[in-house]
Amino acid sequence: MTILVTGGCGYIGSHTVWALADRGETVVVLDNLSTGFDWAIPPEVTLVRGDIGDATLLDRIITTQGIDAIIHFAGSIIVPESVVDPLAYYYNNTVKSRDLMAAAVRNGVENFVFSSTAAVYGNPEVIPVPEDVPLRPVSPYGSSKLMTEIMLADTARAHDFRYAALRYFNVAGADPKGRTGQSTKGATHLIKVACEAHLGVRSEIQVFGTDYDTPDGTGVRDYIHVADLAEAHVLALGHLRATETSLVANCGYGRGFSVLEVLAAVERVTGAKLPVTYGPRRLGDASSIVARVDRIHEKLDWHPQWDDLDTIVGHALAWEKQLLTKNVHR
Ligand SMILES: NC(=O)c1ccc[n+]([C@@H]2O[C@H](COP(=O)([O-])OP(=O)(O)OC[C@H]3O[C@@H](n4cnc5c(N)ncnc54)[C@H](O)[C@@H]3O)[C@@H](O)[C@H]2O)c1
Ligand SMILES: O=c1ccn([C@@H]2O[C@H](COP(=O)(O)OP(=O)(O)O[C@H]3O[C@H](CO)[C@H](O)[C@H](O)[C@H]3O)[C@@H](O)[C@H]2O)c(=O)[nH]1
Repeated sequence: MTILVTGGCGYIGSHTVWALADRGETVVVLDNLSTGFDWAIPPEVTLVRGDIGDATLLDRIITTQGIDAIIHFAGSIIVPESVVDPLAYYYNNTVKSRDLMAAAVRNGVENFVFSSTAAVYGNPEVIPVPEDVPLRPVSPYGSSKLMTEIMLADTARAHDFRYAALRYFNVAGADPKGRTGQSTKGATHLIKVACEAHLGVRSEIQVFGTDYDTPDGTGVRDYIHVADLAEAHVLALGHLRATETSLVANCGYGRGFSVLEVLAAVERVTGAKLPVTYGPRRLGDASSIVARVDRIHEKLDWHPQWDDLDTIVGHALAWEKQLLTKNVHR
């Protein structure tokens, strides 16, 4: 049984590929390296450089490699970019996910794990937000992922096909063993940007909006360590194989931190003041999103190992220092 991991050279994908390899699973990665890195995965894992929209390539990989499951990370991930260029997001995230699902159905691949997002909730009325509230994304990015979830549910009703849609909240940190991390150039994620600002890779970090309806006026998010998230994928795949039932689950810790609390954690971990400026709200940003997490604990028996903001920041910072010496963005 071989697992096809799309987007496996990216941030979350590479952590999951390492987690699968650590358990002796056989993995093939399909990645077009638009934002990923070939060195981010274990050397023994097969990498096919190509696009998830390439039906001929997909048929060839699935039939020649004996694929029984697909974990689908490939996609475009920047919320404000999706506001500016929505059709690019619907193409890469929605249309091409449909192509990948069609290849799965055509070739009898019955297990499909999908990277969904808390962005499907928009500005939820209930916090922590459970999975079964009405979904009202506020960005094309969130809509592109919701549309994929809808396609997955319909496909599972029509075919021998089951899926896990994992709705990630804010993913951060890096492999505790230092084998991979978030390497994207020009990343927009708060903890990575703050670490870059600390190391002088950026001149400053700007707080986007101080007038939100939150305790300190800045956006609140549920930050989850990427290694715990990778483990959730391993468990979700086990769930699909063992129970043959689909699952939609939030992936977070069930508690929120504001932007200012995150910046304070970075200052605590580094022992240095950050160069902080304050600016307007960013396009497409929600005020507050925190996960309700009963379901993932109950269905997957998930036991997070790294639920601590300072640990997340520490691992992110250690990786950022490695990136400086690797000089990957030359
Ligand atoms: N990072 C987060 O906080 C977060 C939160 C929620 C959901 N997600 C979702 O998780 C998934 C992975 O995100 P990430 O942070 O690892 O991003 P990333 O940009 O590091 O990884 C995406 C990977 O997909 C590849 N890719 C993109 N389009 C492709 C295509 N058409 N064909 C083949 N490969 C393609 C890229 O080269 C890259 O390796 C995405 O689907 C994203 O929407 C991420
Ligand atoms: O330089 C920065 C970067 C971020 N922020 C703030 O920090 C919070 C977190 O922002 P991130 O960019 O780190 O993450 P988002 O919450 O915007 O989005 C992330 O989580 C979403 C789900 O909620 C999506 O899945 C998306 O892919 C993923 O990037 C937000 O309040 C944002 O306004 C800043 O103030 N300054």
